[in-house]
Amino acid sequence: MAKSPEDRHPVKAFGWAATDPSGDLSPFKFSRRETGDEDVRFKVLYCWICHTDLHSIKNDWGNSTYPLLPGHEIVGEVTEVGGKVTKVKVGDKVGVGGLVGTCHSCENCLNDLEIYCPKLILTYNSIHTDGTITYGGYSDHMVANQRYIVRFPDNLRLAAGAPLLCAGITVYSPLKYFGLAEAGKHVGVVGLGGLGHVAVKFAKAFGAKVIVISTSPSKMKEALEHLGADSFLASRDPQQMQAAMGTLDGIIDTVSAVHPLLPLLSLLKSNGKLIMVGAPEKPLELPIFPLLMGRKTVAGSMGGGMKETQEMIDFAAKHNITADIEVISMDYVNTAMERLDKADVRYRFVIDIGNTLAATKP
Ligand SMILES: NC(=O)c1ccc[n+]([C@@H]2O[C@H](COP(=O)([O-])OP(=O)(O)OC[C@H]3O[C@@H](n4cnc5c(N)ncnc54)[C@H](O)[C@@H]3O)[C@@H](O)[C@H]2O)c1
Ligand SMILES: [Zn+2]
Ligand SMILES: [Zn+2]
Repeated sequence: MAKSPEDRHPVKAFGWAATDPSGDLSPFKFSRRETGDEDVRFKVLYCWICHTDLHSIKNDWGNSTYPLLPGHEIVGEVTEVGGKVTKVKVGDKVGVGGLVGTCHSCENCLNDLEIYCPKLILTYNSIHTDGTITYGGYSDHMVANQRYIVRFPDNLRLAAGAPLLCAGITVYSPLKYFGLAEAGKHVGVVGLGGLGHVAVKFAKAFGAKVIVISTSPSKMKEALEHLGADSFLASRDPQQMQAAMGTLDGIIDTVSAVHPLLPLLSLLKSNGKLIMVGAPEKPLELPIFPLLMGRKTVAGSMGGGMKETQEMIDFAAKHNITADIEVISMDYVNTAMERLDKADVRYRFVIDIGNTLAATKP
C-alpha cells in the first residue's frame, strides 16, 4: 500500500508558522522527510526575514496555504548526508534560498535557470512531489536535495551572509542579465530595504555608478556614507527628478507596494531598462508612451538559478559583500513583521534560530 505523506515524513520538526491571514506566527510541530540518497539535512542556525515572508503570511498574493511556515534565506550546519551526496559533508556550513525542487529536464533546468522551471517547488508554501506542503526555515532543521544546497564560503560571516541567498541573487541576477553589471553603467536602485541595500553593494562592486531613488530623504546619509552609493535622489522632489531625467541605463525596482512607474521611466536614457523585482500585491499602471519614446524596456526577474546563486555568494565573499542586519530572537518575530511592514529595519532582520528557537517549544 502506498505510504501516506505523513508516513513519508517521519522526522519530527519544530518551527513557527502562521495559521491564517492575520499572519500571526506561533509555535508549530510538524515533520520532515528522511534523508534520501541525494539529500542534505542541516540544523538551521539563522533564517532571515524577506518581505516575501510577510506578503505570504498575510496572503497578499492570494496563494497562501495554511499552516504557512516561512523562511527562504536559511543557513545552518550539515548534520546528515545521503549516500549519493558529493557536494557537502557533515559539519559544512550551507544555505538554502527560495527553491527546493524543479523538474531537472526542461529547457530552463538544463540551462541552469531552474528558478524559471514550470514545475518549480518553492522552499515554503509549495506542493512537493510527494503531495505535502513545503515548510521553510523558521524551523529547527531543513532537508533538501543537494542541487538546492549552496556551499557557504568560510570567510563570509554566517549571520550577515544569508540574506544574499534571496535578496542577493534577486538583484545580482538581473544586474548581470540586463547588462548593468559593468563599469560605467549608471544604475538606479528604488526601495532601500533588504533587496535594495544589497543591490547598491553589488552594483558598486561591479563598478557601476549607483543612485538611490527613495521617497525617504532621511535615507540619504546612510545611502551615501554607509552603503557607498554615488548619489541620492529624493523621488518626491520635482526639481531633483527633473534634473535626473534621461540619465540612467537601468533601474532595479525593489518596492514592495503599489507605486507610480512614470517617474522612474522618465529617469531612463533611451534603451534604458526598468527591472521589477519587488512584488506589489496589485497590478501597477504602465504608461506606454514613455516606453515608445526612447525604446525603453520594463522587465521582471525572479531570484536566480542554483549555479548563479553559488557564483553570487562566492562573488560576495570575494568582495566582502554582506547584508546589514538586526539579529532577533524567535519570539520577537511578530514584532519584527510589524516593523518590516513600516520599513523600520536597517536592513534585514535575522532570526537567531540556533540559539532561541528551542526555548519557545511548548
Ligand atoms: N523577484 C524576486 O525574486 C523577489 C525576491 C525577494 C523579494 N521580492 C519582493 O521584493 C520586494 C522587496 O523585498 P524586501 O525584502 O527588500 O522588502 P523591504 O521591506 O526590506 O524593502 C522594501 C522597500 O520598499 C520601500 N517601499 C515600500 N512601499 C513603498 C512605496 N509605496 N513607495 C516607495 N517605496 C516603498 C520600503 O521603504 C523599503 O525600503 C517585496 O515585494 C518582495 O516580495 C521579490
Ligand atoms: Zn525572498
Ligand atoms: Zn524544469
